[in-house]
Amino acid sequence: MKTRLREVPVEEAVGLALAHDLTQIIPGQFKGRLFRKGHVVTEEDIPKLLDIGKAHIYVLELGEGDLHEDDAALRLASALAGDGISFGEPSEGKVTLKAERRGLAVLDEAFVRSVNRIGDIVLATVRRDQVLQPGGAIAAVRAIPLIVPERKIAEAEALAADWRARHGSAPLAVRPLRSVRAGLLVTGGEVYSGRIKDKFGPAVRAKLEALGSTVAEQRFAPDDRQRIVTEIHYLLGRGYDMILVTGGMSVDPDDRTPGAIREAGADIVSYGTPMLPGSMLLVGYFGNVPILGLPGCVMHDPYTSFDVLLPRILAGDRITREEIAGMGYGGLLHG
Ligand SMILES: Nc1nc2c(c(=O)[nH]1)N[C@H]1C(S)=C(S)[C@@H](COP(=O)(O)OP(=O)(O)OC[C@H]3O[C@@H](n4cnc5c(N)ncnc54)[C@H](O)[C@@H]3O)O[C@H]1N2
Ligand code: MOO
Repeated sequence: MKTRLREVPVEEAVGLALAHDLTQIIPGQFKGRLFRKGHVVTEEDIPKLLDIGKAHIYVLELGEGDLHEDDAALRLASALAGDGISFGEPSEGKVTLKAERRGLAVLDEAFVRSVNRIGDIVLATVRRDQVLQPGGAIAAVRAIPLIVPERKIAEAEALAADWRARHGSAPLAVRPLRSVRAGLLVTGGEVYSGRIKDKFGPAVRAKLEALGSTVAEQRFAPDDRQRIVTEIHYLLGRGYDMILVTGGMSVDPDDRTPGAIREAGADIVSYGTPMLPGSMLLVGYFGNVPILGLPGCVMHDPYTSFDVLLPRILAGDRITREEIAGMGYGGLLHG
């Protein structure tokens, strides 16, 4: 049987089932489903349908080889979703894939492009390595026409199966974040002496806690290289998973932090990150323990190079020089 789609004037539609969800949009107030697919039209529905601009409805008999938009979207979602992702019912032809846990978005730009080349179906995603909170959307899939040739979904499923065969995992997933205990060293004579109140400590603490980690201990040092080195060694000795040193990261004579981190014996991956704010950030390692030098902007700006790199470290990635070099493209968050 071939698919049959019949247009019926709404005045004659009482008793017929809607072939798809119907959307209402009232700017500033509402956007969503007014009628659900399968809803049987009643006399009272007629003015509501006319209000949203529907003078006709479709009556659909689906033929072989064709899929309804909702089923197409559901099949696509199942083909794509991997670890840490769940999805619910389709709504208005769309299925949203959501993170089940806090983590990083795993996806590949070329793969997303290949799915979107097929046509009639769309896959929109967040960017790779974006932080997702539980329930946050990683992707949405939608059929564009009401009726989608099944072969298009089969093509997308084949791409997903090929991806799984080559990578051993689904094309979309959420990587969990480790919960680390960080040692924090706040530098700056003006803070150490009590001239001004420490604002860096609370800011860094809040950023870690938002990702499920903690500042286990906070220390203070004046702008003295040797004192900073001593405090870094103290925090290393305490066995923390990560060392964070704040302030003194730029070019003034009192900016001792980069030199102290080097002198403490860290392998410096890079000092200088091609991202603004956060260009004066330093990344290094003591063995497997990352050490980051955090410039002043991390304290007052909610999104800096630190906020890009921290989740990567928590996901277990080792940051390389090459990766830092890659941050410049799109890295001008604000000048
Ligand atoms: N001539 C240049 N000027 C600046 C450069 C540069 O390359 N050349 N870099 C700029 C960038 S980018 C940043 S970011 C800032 C800050 O860098 P620092 O990490 O050296 O920050 P500080 O000088 O230590 O402090 C700046 C500012 O913030 C206050 N502060 C620092 N720590 C705390 C704290 N724990 N609690 C409260 N307030 C704190 C400090 O008193 C200063 O007012 O440099 C740009 N300039
Ligand atoms: O380390 Mo600074 O912005 O680049 O604000």
